[in-house]
Amino acid sequence: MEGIRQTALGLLKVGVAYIVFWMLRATYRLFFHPLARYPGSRLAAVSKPWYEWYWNFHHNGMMLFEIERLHKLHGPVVRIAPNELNVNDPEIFQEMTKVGSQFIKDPSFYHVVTFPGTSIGETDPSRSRIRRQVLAPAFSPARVQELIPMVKEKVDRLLAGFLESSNRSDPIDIFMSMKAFALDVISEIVLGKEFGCIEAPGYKNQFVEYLHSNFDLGWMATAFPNLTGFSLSLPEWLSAALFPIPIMDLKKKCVHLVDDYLRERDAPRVGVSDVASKKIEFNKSVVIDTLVDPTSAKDHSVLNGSQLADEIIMLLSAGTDTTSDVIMVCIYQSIKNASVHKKLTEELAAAFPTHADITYDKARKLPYLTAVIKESLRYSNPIPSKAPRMVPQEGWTLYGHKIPAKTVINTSSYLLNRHPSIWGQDAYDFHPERWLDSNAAHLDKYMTSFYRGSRQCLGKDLAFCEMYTLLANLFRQFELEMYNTTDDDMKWIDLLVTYFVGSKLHVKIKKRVD
Ligand code: HEM
Repeated sequence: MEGIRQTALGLLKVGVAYIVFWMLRATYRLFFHPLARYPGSRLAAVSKPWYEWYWNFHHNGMMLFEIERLHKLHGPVVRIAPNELNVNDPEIFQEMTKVGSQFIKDPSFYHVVTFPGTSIGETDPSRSRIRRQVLAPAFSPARVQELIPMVKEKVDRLLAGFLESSNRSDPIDIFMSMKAFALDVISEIVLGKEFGCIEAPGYKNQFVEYLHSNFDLGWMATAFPNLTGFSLSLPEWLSAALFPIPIMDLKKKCVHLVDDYLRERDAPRVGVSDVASKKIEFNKSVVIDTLVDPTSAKDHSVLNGSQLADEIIMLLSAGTDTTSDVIMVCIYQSIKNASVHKKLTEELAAAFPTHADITYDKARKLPYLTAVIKESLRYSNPIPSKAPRMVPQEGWTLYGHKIPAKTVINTSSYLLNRHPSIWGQDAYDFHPERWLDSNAAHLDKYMTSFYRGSRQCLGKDLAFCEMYTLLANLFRQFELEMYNTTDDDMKWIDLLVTYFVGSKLHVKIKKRVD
């Protein structure tokens, strides 16, 4: 009995000590912290987990819109966590991403929402430089030129499937079909083998499910980083047993696929007849080839199976929903706006007298299609809310005030892509013509959808190749009509990526006569 009493008393003391500590820390953060001068919610100033929990769990992905409201109220700087500011100023964004900028990715964010050490997750600038150098040959403009036939072949198969649906008078699920297209492209590039989503029933297979299931966990990871840190610190088998999240199954599959790829690549080929009889399972993967080549960059060390799988999952994630969601928003907005639809189809018909004439290289030179694609990127910004960077060691000055080293500065591509100083009063409208204005040359510099600087998107050229090839062929070959889709069906919330919560876009199509 005495033992129980002592234990209860001990626990009580710990509880009281924790409450006192919490209150003292809250007082410091509210009144004495170097960021205490900045406006924002008091909850944000006191506790990052509970502020994020409140807006992203309780209010389901709404923190970005709350921050938008706070910026309207308070101006370009808002405190969104004890040690984090959100800055909404296009010129400050230029400063943070200019050549030689010493801002680095915030490890407390990237180490919990990505696999650390990968192209996206690496926060150390010199290690990131090496990884980008290793991967550059897989995503360079020259490599994308070589990938054009592969992308076109997948577009042709996707559109052949559309035609079959149209012959049956079935509507087409653009959301799922574009995901299938983007995932088949990126899986072929990174693994040398496509996942076969384009021909899967309803464009759904296990791989699409794996990637999608990951989104729901994004905010949990950032709001409660200790839990994520704990799971990552465990041996992989224990972590998988305690936290059975689907991404771990995808990781196992990727480890096997990489092994199979390397075995097939390195298998001795003795004679011509052997080569002929051997079934080739994999195409070339420049990604794996360079990652396992110790000479692919100075100071690059070859990855083990688990690290390779981590990198592959990051590339699959980075290259799927981003591209597919921009394409979906582009199709929706282009059909919804009759004059955009008309100009686009007229330009394509004039440029490509028959659909056999359509090529990526010709399509990317079309001014109106280019304006529509850029506007879709601006308007949809698939990674809308978070790109947190840390103030360098020597500190930083923001509007004349000193900001200490290691303060986190976040910028939101959704907000910057709508900033009135750059995009004007119609920033919230879909208006491709803005890219054709005589004074539009500076706009590219301010578009933040791919981020900027040394950590800008590595897959930008590939994404453009996919978008131009798909959209030019779709709008040139088919008449498109919205099917039971309104703005409500296209609503999204912010789960670190734009997460569409409605029924999404469905269309009916009819083949055009050449
Ligand atoms: C329209 C499509 C795409 C958009 C809008 C987009 C957007 C972005 C953004 C905003 C970032 C910076 C993220 C951050 O700093 O937190 C990023 C990074 C990255 N993206 Fe993309 N992306 C797209 C397509 C792709 C594709 C197709 C790939 C191919 C694998 C890809 C690979 C990457 C990689 C590897 C990074 C990390 C670069 C680094 O941190 O150094 N992305 N992307």
